[in-house]
Amino acid sequence: MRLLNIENSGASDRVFQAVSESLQKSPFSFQGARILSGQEEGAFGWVTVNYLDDRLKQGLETTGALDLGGASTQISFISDSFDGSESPANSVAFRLYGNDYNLYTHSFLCYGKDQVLRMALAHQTQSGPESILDPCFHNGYSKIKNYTELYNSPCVSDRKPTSANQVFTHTGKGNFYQCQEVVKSVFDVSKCKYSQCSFNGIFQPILQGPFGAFSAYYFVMNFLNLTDTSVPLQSVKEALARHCATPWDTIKKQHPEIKEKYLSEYCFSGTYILTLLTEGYNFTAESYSSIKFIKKIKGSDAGWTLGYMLNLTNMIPAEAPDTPLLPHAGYVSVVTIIALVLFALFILSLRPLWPRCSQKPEIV
Ligand SMILES: O=P(O)(O)OP(=O)(O)OP(=O)(O)OC[C@H]1O[C@@H](n2cnc3c(O)ncnc32)[C@H](O)[C@@H]1O
Repeated sequence: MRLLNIENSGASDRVFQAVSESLQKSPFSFQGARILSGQEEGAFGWVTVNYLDDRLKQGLETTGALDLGGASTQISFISDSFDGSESPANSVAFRLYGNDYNLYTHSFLCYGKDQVLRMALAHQTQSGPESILDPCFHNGYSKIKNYTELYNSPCVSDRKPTSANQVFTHTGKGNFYQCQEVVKSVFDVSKCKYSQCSFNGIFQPILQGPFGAFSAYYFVMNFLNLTDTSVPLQSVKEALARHCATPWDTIKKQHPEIKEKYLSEYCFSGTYILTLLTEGYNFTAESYSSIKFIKKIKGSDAGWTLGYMLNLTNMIPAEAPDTPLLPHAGYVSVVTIIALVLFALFILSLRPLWPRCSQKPEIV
């Protein structure tokens, strides 16, 4: 919706009109609809992950959130080296259960996996060729693609070759290492006006803590059987290289149940994920193992939606609920002792009424 709003705000307004009309007729208490900002998408994904993991209530070390969509991608985490001052636009302050958090978050519009695929194809079709041999697609893959459709997105529209035909033949050659080079071209790491950056001149503090990677991170790595991050990064790359080198016919025969579009793109998407994590966000062979590819936490989907709802309904209090001074057993003991003392005092107060024992003189 953020992209559509840039590209065609009239179309985006019409989507909201239709959504609103439909939800007003539903039994839900519809309060309105709006486009979520990238910063909100990142921050609410972080709230979801940490709420479901029970880390907020207990004030434990938090988990960073990595979200990969079709159009954008978000990174959000707490870093001791970040107080928000170096790049206020990347800072979101929360007070949850009595703890203050200064969250670093950034949303990269156009860096979801579908838009990055467009950028990678744009990189390979700059001169408007009739065909390209793409290392990110399997050997034997061949499809006629339309230039107008490919460049019909604000992420690439300014790069449309002027002298192109209507269509080009997109063929694959299945080479992970060459694909990595193509994918690297979408990251600009040449400029940074801050102490440190991820890419495209965007500030990023030192990575810290465990990370949960969800949405398309999970869909892709799960298909590739690469969700185990205790496997060394080098072995992960080798496994992906074997997948990319597998001929398209073999891949289709091995996975007849999977949508062809998804199936054809796993080599590209896997390469993008590894390149984004290492070249983009600066994860190393060591810190790669701090990432967990997740779909659900305790039965709930990881994503921004739950965090948004928790915030909207004030379900996460800013202050910790009052904690009793004593545990339950302590209260029972104190009340019992007080009751016994009161009882003893009562008995003593009746002393004047106690019968006097008359002492008879002893007769010798
Ligand atoms: O925030 P934006 O970027 O708009 O993201 P989205 O709403 O499109 O993001 P989703 O989490 O719904 O999906 C992320 C991407 O994963 C794709 N996807 C969904 N299921 C998949 C699967 O089983 N295998 C591969 N890709 C899948 C889907 O088409 C999107 O491109």
